[in-house]
Amino acid sequence: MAKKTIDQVDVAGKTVLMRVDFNVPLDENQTITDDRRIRMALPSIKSVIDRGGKLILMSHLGRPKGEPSDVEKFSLAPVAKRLGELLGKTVAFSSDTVGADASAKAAALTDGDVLVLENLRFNEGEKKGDAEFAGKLAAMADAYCNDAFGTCHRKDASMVAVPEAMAGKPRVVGHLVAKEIQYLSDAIANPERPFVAILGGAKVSDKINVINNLLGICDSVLIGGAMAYTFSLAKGEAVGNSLVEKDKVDLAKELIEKGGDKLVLPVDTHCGDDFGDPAGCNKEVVPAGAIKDGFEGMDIGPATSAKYSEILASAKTIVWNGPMGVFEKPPFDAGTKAVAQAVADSDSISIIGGGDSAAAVDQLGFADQVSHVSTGGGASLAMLEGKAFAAVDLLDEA
Ligand SMILES: Nc1ncnc2c1ncn2[C@@H]1O[C@H](COP(=O)(O)OP(=O)(O)OP(=O)(O)O)[C@@H](O)[C@H]1O
Ligand SMILES: O=C(O)[C@H](O)COP(=O)(O)O
Ligand SMILES: [Mg+2]
Repeated sequence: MAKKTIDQVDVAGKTVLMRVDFNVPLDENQTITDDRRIRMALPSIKSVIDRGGKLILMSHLGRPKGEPSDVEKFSLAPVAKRLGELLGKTVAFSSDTVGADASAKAAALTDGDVLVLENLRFNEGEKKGDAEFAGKLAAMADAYCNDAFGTCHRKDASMVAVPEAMAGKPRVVGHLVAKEIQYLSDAIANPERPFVAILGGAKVSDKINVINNLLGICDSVLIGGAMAYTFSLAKGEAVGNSLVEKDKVDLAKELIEKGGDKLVLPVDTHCGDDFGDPAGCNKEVVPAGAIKDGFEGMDIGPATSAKYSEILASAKTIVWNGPMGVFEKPPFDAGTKAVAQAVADSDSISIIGGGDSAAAVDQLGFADQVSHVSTGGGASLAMLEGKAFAAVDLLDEA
């Protein structure tokens, strides 16, 4: 990739519209539990403001459903506040994205100022890639920068339609996008083998589709997190109240058949009977596929941790996306911790990607013991599959 970067744009006195991925993990009180995605965008942000540019930042956060409680749950206001603390300066925040507040605050920017727009996904046009919505964003600035590596596999309006609408103006990548693409493409171009992928987390319907390609690329694909229960269901086993994607059961059956020994599923499950009270609820470890009614799977069990650790001990390349369990709620962090330990102990190139996965390795203290912590989960998987990023391809060449 030889894309033009933000450092190559003359930004003094100009307004730059920068797409970042500030989709950070939040707890129940909307407190940011891991600010890595904000910190990793700082080099591009500073590149603009230190050279006298006016900066408008836009991002999504979570997956709002168009409900009245969205603003409470998915506002970017806490992120703008955190960014201000990291930069040591006032960061303006607009309560809308393309409305009156955004226009007024954008017009008030002076050289070196920063404005964060409210969550892009509060507008239906964002996920739809709507041209009218994109046109309003595009009209706010003189240049466009994509530094949202974690979102590069999406074709949302801010990723594709906005830079399309800004044809003729500078449209460039930021430091994080350039760095992540470079690192990941080098690491996975000729991976040393055995090459093991670990897939967990909660975005089952998104990521189960990736497994088919991973089976063609990797030597083993280890499954954890909520992903495991759709496979149990495909085998006709008991999953209790666990998170499952019923419309992916046929695909799971095909993957089990195609994967053979390469597709490695949990052998036991740590479950609980109250997701809302993990510490106080009844808990038990059962063989995989024997989850009782009233219980739900919240982590891989100890036998699975031991099995996965053994496979990882001889791996030479590891790509991991998605925690093995609900790591935010001890004791259901045990599986993620055991797998993180095995990754750290292995003599391999290890890449851990994803908003929550990065938070997990940070919180569990393993971030320094892996080769690369990527800000992208779905995005790093898409790179591993060899998928092109439309959101990057259309940007200016260097
Ligand atoms: N068994 C389970 N049941 C329900 N949720 C689970 C289970 N195991 C893991 N999770 C949840 O999965 C979430 C993380 O999944 P996710 O797919 O978003 O990973 P990620 O690393 O953030 O990747 P991305 O960047 O693509 O979002 C965590 O919040 C965790 O609690
Ligand atoms: O966390 C991520 O993987 C990115 O921010 C993209 O979010 P999405 O999966 O909701 O599009
Ligand atoms: Mg996530």
